[in-house]
Amino acid sequence: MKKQKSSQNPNIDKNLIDNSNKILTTNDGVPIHDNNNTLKAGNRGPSLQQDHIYFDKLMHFDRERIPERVVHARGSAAHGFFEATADVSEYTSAKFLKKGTVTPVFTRFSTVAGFKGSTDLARDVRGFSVKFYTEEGNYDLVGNNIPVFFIQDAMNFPDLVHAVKPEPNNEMPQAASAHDTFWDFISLMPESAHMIMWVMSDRAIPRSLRMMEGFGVHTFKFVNKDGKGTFVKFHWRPKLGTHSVAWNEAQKISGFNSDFHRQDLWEAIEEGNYPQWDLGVQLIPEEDELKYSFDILDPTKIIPEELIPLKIIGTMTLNRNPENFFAENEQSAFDPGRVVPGIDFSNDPLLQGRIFSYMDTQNYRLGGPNFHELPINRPLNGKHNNQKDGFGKVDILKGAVSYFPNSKMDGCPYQAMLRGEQGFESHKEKIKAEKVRERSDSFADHFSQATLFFNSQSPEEQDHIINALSFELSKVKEAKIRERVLAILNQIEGKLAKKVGDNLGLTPPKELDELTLKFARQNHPNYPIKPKKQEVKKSEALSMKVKDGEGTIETRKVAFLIDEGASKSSVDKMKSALEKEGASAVMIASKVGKLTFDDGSTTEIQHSYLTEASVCYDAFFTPEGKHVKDLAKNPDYIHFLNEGYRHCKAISFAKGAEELAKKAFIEKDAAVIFESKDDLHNDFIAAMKKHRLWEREKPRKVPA
Ligand code: HEM
Repeated sequence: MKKQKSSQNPNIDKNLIDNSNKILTTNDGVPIHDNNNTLKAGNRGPSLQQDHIYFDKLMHFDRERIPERVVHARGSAAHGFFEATADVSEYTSAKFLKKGTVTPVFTRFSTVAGFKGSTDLARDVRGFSVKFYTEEGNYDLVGNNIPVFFIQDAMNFPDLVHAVKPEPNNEMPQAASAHDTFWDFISLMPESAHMIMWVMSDRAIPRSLRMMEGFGVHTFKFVNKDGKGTFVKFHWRPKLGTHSVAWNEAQKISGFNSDFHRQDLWEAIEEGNYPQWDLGVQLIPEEDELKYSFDILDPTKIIPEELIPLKIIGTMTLNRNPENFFAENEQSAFDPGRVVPGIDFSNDPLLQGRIFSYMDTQNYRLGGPNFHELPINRPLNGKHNNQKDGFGKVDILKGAVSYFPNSKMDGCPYQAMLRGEQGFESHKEKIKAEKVRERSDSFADHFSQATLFFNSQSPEEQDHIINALSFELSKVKEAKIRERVLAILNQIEGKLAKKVGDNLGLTPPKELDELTLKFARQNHPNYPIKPKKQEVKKSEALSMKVKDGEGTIETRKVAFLIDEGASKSSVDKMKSALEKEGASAVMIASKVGKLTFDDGSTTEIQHSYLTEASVCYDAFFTPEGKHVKDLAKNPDYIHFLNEGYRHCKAISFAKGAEELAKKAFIEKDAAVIFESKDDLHNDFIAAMKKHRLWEREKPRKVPA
């Protein structure tokens, strides 16, 4: 990947402190002579109350933890920039979207349910938050890697989160939805059916944060300079494609390297492999608001791309790791309520609720109302208002005036309209309504798009959904909950419900459970309501299967499985073929330290079969050489390779190494490449481009 020009956030650079070659001081800057001993009455006596230097150190330590985010606690983030590449002035006046404009960004990816120290590979939604430091203030696009959500109204959010988090009596399980309270909630909320299909699909176990899509989820509004509104949905498309791991693999990665995603993002940026995403929009004219079989305000619905195609309007590049995890990642505050001129909210009732929650929680989490002044949150264009006080105030605002209107400071800071300038204006909208606590029946079709998603998956992807549901529901202890979920699955797709039912030893009920209906009827008294005819029955964009002729192996990691006496030229030829395509080779041998090749040259081995696991690699190559006979007797090598085969990865053997395939119970298929039969380098690269040969699971009947 070619290196990009960097556009940094000057607020970060301005606040960097470099301790090298500096004398150690207290927090007041007093130089410290001895940092090892507390002040005592005699060198074996009690410590003294007057030891201000010790108190200064301990008082800070005692207060080093702040509350973790109530959701999305575990996250990884990076700096970068966004470049607008299309003319969208017809739709929005947002200056950062003007073609050619480059805007610094800070992007944070996260899991939702797990605590801050939990595994990266949990089956979960991933957060995808981008803070654009625009010339008109900060704009936060706080999205997920799944385009729909579990619930339709913000009132249900605390309940959803309480249900999925570890159960409150014993705080188990960690970072997992496979437990009773989550599925109990889901079984009573048929509006979650569509989201459940996505969360049980491989989308919930990404291969890398760099290989997942992002979505704004809600419908927002673009507003142009004449005040005309256009509904808009946001999509981030990764340049590396959208890929996942297998569930069995995810569980093992959690054991071998629970920082797998975090490390992958960090290393890619350090190595100059800057991840990139295109920003796409779906634009819906205001007059089409009610045109579709679904309600565009309902966050449990997508707009199929067959109906409204994506228009690519820019590209984001992440090119700089944080300097300090706490100061940047932990203290960052993303908020969907932060919009800039040219962007506004729709009336999506989930979005409307979010507008309150983030600022509220950040006031608590970051210790008061001045968190906007932290370097990571500070707007680049400066902020000017009369808010001079509060915990942790950094800015020193001059003058006696802290009110508006004022005459003493010539009315400053002044309101844009008073000087004929343009500030943020909410989009004008006529509302004629009664004040009610109700839900529109246009939100009542809970299953059509769940069916659309399931039917748009490849057979292997469908199997993965069935296996995931079977896994999760097998962990549910209460039979009644399983049955209620099966009834919901039966409304989505009969085959799906039957297969999951078979795995649980249950026959899916035909109708929704009485309790499920009772709750649904609180929102829709005539539930179930006959859905409108769907415009689209199958959507290619919903499947992650790599299409023929597409795919890349850029930044993929290939394990070269070697030992003493491996052929140097066999290693070098494959390495250079892979590197030409942007992939990298990692040598793995029986032990770390010096290894000698057949030509007498040596290399330093960093990884052994004991310290590494196949699940952390994308593909495998065994070169030719004298090492083959040792590998044939090495159970760690055999296991390594067999596991890679089980996870449907590309595997290649140089001439003379073919016999090792048999030892590892590997049969020839489209992603098992033998130098003696195939075009070793090109066929191996072509197989890797497909990401996985999921079809391999079928004959082996392996639950993935
Ligand atoms: C009513 C519904 C929702 C409520 C009340 C809510 C509330 C919250 C809260 C309180 C946080 C913690 C923020 C912090 O401590 O800084 C959070 C984080 C987050 N939420 Fe939501 N959320 C809702 C729905 C959603 C939806 C639909 C999405 C995706 C479109 C989403 C994406 C995120 C992300 C990505 C974060 C992490 C932000 C970060 O990286 O710091 N949330 N949410």
